[in-house]
Amino acid sequence: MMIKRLKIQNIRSYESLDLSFDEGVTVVSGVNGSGKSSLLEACFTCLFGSKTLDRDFVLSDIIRKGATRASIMLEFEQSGHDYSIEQTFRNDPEKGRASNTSAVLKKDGEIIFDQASRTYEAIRSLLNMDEEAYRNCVYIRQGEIDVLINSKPKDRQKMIDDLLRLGKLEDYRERASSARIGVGRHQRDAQRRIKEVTAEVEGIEDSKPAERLAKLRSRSKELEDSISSLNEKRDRALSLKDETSKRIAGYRELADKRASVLEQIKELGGKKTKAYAQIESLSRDIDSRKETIEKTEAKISEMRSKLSAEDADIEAVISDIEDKERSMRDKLSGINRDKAVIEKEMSVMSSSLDENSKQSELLEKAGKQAEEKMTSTEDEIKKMQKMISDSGEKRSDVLSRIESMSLTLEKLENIEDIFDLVNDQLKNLHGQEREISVKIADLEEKIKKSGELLDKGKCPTCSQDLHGSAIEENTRADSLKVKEFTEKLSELKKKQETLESKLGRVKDARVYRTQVEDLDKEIKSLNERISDHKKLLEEYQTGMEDREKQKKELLTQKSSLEESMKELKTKLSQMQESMLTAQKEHKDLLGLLEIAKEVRKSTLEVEKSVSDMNKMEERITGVREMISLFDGQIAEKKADATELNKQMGDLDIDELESKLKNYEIALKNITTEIGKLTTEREGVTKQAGMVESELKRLDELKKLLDVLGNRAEYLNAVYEDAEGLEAMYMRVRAELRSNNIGLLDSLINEIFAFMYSNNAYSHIRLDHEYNLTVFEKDGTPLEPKLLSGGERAIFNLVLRCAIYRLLSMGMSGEGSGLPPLIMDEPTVFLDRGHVQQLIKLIDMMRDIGVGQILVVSHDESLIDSADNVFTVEKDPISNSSTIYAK
Ligand SMILES: Nc1ncnc2c1ncn2[C@@H]1O[C@H](COP(=O)(O)OP(=O)(O)OP(=O)(O)O)[C@@H](O)[C@H]1O
Ligand SMILES: [Zn+2]
Repeated sequence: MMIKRLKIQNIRSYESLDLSFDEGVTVVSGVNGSGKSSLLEACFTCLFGSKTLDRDFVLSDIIRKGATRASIMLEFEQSGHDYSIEQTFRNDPEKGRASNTSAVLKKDGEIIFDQASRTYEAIRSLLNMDEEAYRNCVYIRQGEIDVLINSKPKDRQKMIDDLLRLGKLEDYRERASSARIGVGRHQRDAQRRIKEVTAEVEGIEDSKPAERLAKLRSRSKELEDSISSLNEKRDRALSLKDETSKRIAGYRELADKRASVLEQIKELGGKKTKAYAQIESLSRDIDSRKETIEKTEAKISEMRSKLSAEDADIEAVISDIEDKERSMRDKLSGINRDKAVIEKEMSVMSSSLDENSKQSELLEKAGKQAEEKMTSTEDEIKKMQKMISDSGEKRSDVLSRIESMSLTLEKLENIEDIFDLVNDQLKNLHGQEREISVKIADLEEKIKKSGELLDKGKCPTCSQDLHGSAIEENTRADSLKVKEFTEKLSELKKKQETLESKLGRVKDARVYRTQVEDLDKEIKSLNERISDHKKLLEEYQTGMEDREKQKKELLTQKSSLEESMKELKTKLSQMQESMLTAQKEHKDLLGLLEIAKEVRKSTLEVEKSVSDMNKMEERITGVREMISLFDGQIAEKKADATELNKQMGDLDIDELESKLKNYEIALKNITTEIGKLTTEREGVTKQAGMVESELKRLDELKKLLDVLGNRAEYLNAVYEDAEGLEAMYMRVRAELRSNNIGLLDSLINEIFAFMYSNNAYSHIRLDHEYNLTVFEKDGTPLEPKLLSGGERAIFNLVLRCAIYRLLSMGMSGEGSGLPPLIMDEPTVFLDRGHVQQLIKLIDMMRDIGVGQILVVSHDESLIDSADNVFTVEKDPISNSSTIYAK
């Protein structure tokens, strides 16, 4: 197999990629996380679909984050054909749920499978391996470098067996074994059946079925004969019985007929009697009717005389009265209408009258009220006039007082100014008085002190003699001043008194003036009020006059209303009279109409009775005719009865009936006998049937025994074959396994010798139980798990390459059918020297014909020796990987 092209869309770190591959060694390099391993994983997933997912992974993990759709397409060549697989996926990034929407496999451009599990199966058989084998043999995944070494021998055996298709042989062997076991079961079944059938055959033969059958058959024949002779007897008895029955029936028929004829005669007699009774009742009816008619006719003529229409046509009379009645009714309703109009008018008038008297009353009341008001107003005017004259007197009093003060009202005009002036002068005098009093007090104090000093005669501090000094002089001057001031003071007091009495008068005058003014104001306001009241009085007066006028008008209206009312009353009573007359006339007319209608009704009744009577007479004639008909019929029936009597005369019915009874008893006995015999015969036939089926069964069982014998023989042969086959598969597998293990062991050692460059170990052994053992130089065996990390890596690479080679040897054309050898970071644990050895190993693999080797590695030396190099980069901004070819 050779990979030619990989195209991916939205897988892991790739948004889109289209990469072509060549043969030889291809190295993919790039920094951590750039997307190298993703490339190998994409190839893997494309080949095996979702089967490649590990426990911890789900489908949506391999789809680029956020993408809703993804696809991988891988083109490869296999055994001269071009193949392509395309896997497409749908993804729900929010729910993290993805699904494989299609898996299409094409061969040479034509779709051969388009359904996931079919495509998977096709790839598995095309590559001769499933995803497990792919991983164990061709695809050395990153971090899985020592899986093979660490696994248990049992698992290793299974894996290698599977790779070499030895597992199939084991399947076949198991199938052969279970076939053998199954056949064994059938063998035992067959033997058991043979034993059972043989026992049953013997049982049947012991009971001698053929003899039993012959006996039953002869008994059946005997019974047959007896039954047929009895049947003959029975037929004879039956025909006798039938004949007698017929004769009895004939007799009975005649007797019935005769009875019915007699009955009919009786019936006809009855009918005749009824007819006579009918005639009688009809005649009675006619008589009573005649009587009624006479009575009614008398009544009619009496009524007609009342109507004074003895011979006139009653319909004309009725319509004449009806006309009169109708016109009378019209007249009455006319009167009624007029009456209602007048009554209406009267009621309107009486309410007008009421209204009129109500208004008069109102006017009267208003008049009285106005009069009262007028009197009270006049009283008030008088009161106020009195008050005015009182105030006038008071005023002249005050005026005379003012005059006594020799003042006039005009002079009093500026009394306020005078008052202010006098007041100011008084205040001024007070001020001077206080000033002089203080001065006097000061001088008296000084005089007192100087007096005291002069009494002692000398100065208390310097003891100088004071007599004749300035002090004596000053004291004298001061005493003079005191005297002067005292005089001035008494003068001031006098002036003050005069001013004070003047001020008293001014105050009085001021009071008077105010009094006069107040009185003037009062008089003026009283006068105004009097004139207002007078105006009011005038108004009341005009009101009075208006009302008088209105009263007069109301009176005129009242008398005219009363006049009209009287007239209407007279009219109304006239109308009432004419109405009474009309009503009486109308009632008379109604009475006449009733009589006329009664005449009409009675006349009609008489007519009807007459026609009824005629009909009854007709019926009587009819009934008479019927009676004569009945008589004829009765005569006929009597003749029939005589004839029937004659026919019945010569038959003895008692004898016939006793014969019939005898026949019936005989018949019953014969039938019972036949029944018994028939039952016995049926029993015999049944037994014979049973014996026959026993015989048949015997026959079948014998045939079955033959068949079972053959089957047992055949099963024995098959059992032996299966045993042989099982042993053969076992042998072949053991041989193949030991051959392969031998070959694998030598391949491992060959590659190990090539790859391993240190000196510690001599060789490796893979034994028949698939145990791997490493031997040290001195022959000490070691389990692989004891080796160092790097040694384990080397060891694993050796093992893988050996397996790959072993497989490729099994394929024609040296490995062309195998997928490329794929390694993801194989140098991780290797030292420099072994990296070089790895390069050599890869070269060797290429040289021995491995067409394509894919290696992911960042190791420069590996890159150097590659045929093709790809560099992977991931753009940190878009987070998508790109690949460049070098
Ligand atoms: N489903 C996904 N969607 C988007 N990016 C993903 C998804 N799965 C993995 N990646 C990213 O893909 C990148 C490449 O991973 P990959 O394993 O291919 O790296 P690598 O080149 O093999 O690195 P190393 O040298 O470390 O093995 C990782 O950095 C990871 O973040
Ligand atoms: Zn002194």
